[in-house]
Amino acid sequence: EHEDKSESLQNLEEFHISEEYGFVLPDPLTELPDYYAPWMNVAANLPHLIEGHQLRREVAKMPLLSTRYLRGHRQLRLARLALGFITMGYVWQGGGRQTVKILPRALAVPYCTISELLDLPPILVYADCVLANWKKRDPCGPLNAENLDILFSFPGGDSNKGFFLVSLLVEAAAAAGIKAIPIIVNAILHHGLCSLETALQDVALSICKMREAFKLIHEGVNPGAFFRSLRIYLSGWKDNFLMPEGLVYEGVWDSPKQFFGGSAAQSSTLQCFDVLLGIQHSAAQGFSAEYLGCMRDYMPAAHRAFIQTLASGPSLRQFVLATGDAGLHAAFNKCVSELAALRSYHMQIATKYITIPAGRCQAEQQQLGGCVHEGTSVLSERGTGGTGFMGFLKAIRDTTRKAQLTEQ
Ligand code: HEM
Ligand SMILES: N#Cc1ccc(NC(=O)NCc2cnc3scc(C#CC4CC4)n23)cc1
Repeated sequence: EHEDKSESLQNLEEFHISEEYGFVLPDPLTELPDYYAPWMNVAANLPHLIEGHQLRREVAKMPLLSTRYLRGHRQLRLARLALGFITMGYVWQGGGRQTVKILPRALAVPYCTISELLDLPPILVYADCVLANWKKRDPCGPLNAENLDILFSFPGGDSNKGFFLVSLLVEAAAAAGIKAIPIIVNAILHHGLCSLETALQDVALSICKMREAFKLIHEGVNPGAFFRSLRIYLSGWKDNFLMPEGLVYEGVWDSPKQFFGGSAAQSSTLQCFDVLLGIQHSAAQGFSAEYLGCMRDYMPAAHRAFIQTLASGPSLRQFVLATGDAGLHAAFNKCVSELAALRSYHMQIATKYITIPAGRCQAEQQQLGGCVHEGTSVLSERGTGGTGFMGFLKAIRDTTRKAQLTEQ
């Protein structure tokens, strides 16, 4: 059954994966039919409405629109993106102090209808605000920082653009590595050792380029803006003491529902490379292992399917070991070490953008009585089973390192 399963990997298009953009949604729509102007106007104006304490009033005025005039995948993705930003803004506009318990029906009903159609949870996910939240200034221009802009923002100024666009550029750099995966699977099935080694070198190079793109974060994102503002709006309502029951989706379900906050564990790219290289993150490191698994339910269905198909195929790791080929051995280990290096770099970023600002916040708490947003600990605990995000990131990085093939 490996044969037909892995054969099906040959056509990336059917998994909504693009040769050029990888898991990124190519050329997202930026406009919906005028009928949906109430959604688009509020979403486009979110920072201003939140800072002016007008968002709740604006949402209360919103008509309950029908989703029947949405046509095609890209209109559904754009509608979900707009409603997702409004929902997070609506819930967190008080910075977690006065949380709401009810999402009004004018938001909840269409948001849940569209989410059902896209098989995604009714909360903002990575596939919304990173993969579908972008446009080229010059449509014929390159995919680079100068020629890109985001569609929607939270409060936190240009750091929103920096955070979401750098993530997008890292995802785009991964495309060359993702493109090599069907070649790798084919080479294993047909014992093409030469093409396998070349494809593995392409994966290693792609991960190296992801780390290059990552460096743009320093000029694109301000630590204070990220920690005090943007981060709050990505939070969810599952295992969050600020919203112990979760959120009532008015007009959809009569009891409150809980959903995880946005996480990059929802990125298909790194989960894909982990599966390709046989890197399995387990509960052993103290964070909730099922968290990474759960996050697959927060990915587009086609991307989830790709990862599952890859996971059910032949093991690259076992194949390389079985050949005893030194060149393959080295090429495999280069992929692993590049992935570990990316995760180490990422930990440095998390230290600069979370640990350090959080420390300052604690210090302020002593002097000035109260950081801008309470509940930092819960937000930093998100999805990590209590070990905190740094423990989570370190565990993932260490497991990656251990995946090196040891000398025969
Ligand atoms: C200011 C910049 C960043 C900060 C503070 C940051 C912080 C974090 C934190 C706290 C986590 C733990 C899980 C979660 O809460 O989502 C995480 C996970 C993750 N982040 Fe970031 N991150 C940043 C930028 C990026 C960028 C640019 C990428 C590129 C795609 C990225 C990719 C990931 C991935 C893939 C994970 C899942 C864990 C893994 O597979 O290693 N992060 N990040
Ligand atoms: N204190 C604290 C504390 C602060 C932040 C976090 N986590 C966090 O921001 N996760 C998101 C994330 C991590 N890396 C990347 S790249 C692109 C995204 C994104 C996104 C949208 C939400 C889907 N992300 C945890 C704790």
